[in-house]
Parts: sequence; C-alpha cells; structure tokens
Amino acid sequence: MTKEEVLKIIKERLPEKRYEHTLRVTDTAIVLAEKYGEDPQKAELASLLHDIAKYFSEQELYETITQHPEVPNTFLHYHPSIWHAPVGAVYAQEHLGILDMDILNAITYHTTGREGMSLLEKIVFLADYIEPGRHFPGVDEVRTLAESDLDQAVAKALANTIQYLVGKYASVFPDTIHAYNDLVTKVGKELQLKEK
Ligand SMILES: Nc1ncnc2c1ncn2[C@@H]1O[C@H](COP(=O)(O)OP(=O)(O)O)[C@@H](O)[C@H]1O
Repeated sequence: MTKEEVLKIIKERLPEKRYEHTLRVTDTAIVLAEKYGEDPQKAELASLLHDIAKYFSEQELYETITQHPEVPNTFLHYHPSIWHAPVGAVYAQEHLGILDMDILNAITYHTTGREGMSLLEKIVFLADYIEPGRHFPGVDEVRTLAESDLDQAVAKALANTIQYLVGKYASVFPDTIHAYNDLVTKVGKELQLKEK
C-alpha cells in the first residue's frame, strides 16, 4: 500500500483535527526512528494508522474486541477511550492486510504501553505523547528527555499519565503500570538524579 492510499483511508475516517494530529505523530515518529535506529517506514505506517479506530462507535469497538480472541479482553474492563487502540490494529490487519506484528502491537499499545515494549512500540507511544500539538503539563520535560534517552522519555510519559489518571481517581490499565515498572527499573535512578 502506498502512503497516499493510507492517507486517503485515514482522512476518510478521522475528523480534520485528528487527521492533523496523526500527521504530526507520524513526523515525530520518523524523527525518533531515525534517531534511535528503527525503520522509519515502519514508524510511519504504524503512526499513520495508530488512531484509525478513534471514531468508531463504542458498540463497534466493543464488538470487535469480543469477536477477536487475540485482543486481550482486559481492555474491556477499562475505559472505552482506550479501546480504539487494539481495534485499530485489528482494522489494519483485516482491512489493510498489515501482518507485521510489531506494527500491529505498536498500534495496540500506543495509548497504554505494556511491559517489554519494542523499539517501535516506544516510538509510536512517545510520538503520540510529544507531538508538537500536545500542550499538557510535563510534556516539555518529556520532549527534552526524548532528545537523549528513549527509555527515560517513555518512563516519564508513563509516570505523567499514571499521575494524571490517579489525580482524577480514574482507573489505570494494568499494562501501563507494568510498562512503568519495567522502565523505571532501568532508568528510574537517572530520572531521579536529573530532577534533583
Ligand atoms: N493507561 C491508561 N489507563 C486508563 N485510561 C487511560 C490510559 N491512558 C489513557 N487513558 C484514558 O484514555 C483517554 C484517551 O487517551 P489517548 O488515546 O492517549 O488520548 P488522546 O485523545 O489525547 O490521543 C485519556 O484521556 C485517558 O482518560
């Protein structure tokens, strides 16, 4: 599939603002891929498609997850706003013929992260978090970390997300906690030192 064909598909399924967000995530992911040694074409395709299911109805998201045993149904125990991620991967596989599991997993875990994220998964997760249209508290620190250390940047983004959710007494998808634990074991000390 050409980039133009993918762009046409996402343009038909996303409102203008979300389409522009997608393009910014894609540009950001390509820069990160070049910096950290990932295939930029994989980063481009995964990012272009990461939000493909964002505007599917809640019923369609629910049904897709229940009908696909490969999607962990833990997703259904958490807020519907995270369901679009695994459903996007199902869509990419079934409708666009994408079979690369790394690309499909990068789409599935772009919102939540998970333990043992691949380089591509980290890149798409982080690009979604730091693309230049994002303005939430703490994003600039993550942008700075992303210039020098991918794991530190992802760990900080996960910490921010968990703090944000806990701050409003929202439940936290368990894989996000696992992703956080996994990465702070590696880079928690460095992050602590940087914040002193
Ligand atoms: N790890 C998580 N666990 C539970 N809910 C989450 C998690 N991450 C995000 N959410 C919820 O899902 C919503 C959508 O997340 P996301 O797809 O990152 O949003 P955006 O629309 O900004 O791209 C968030 O606003 C938040 O309420």
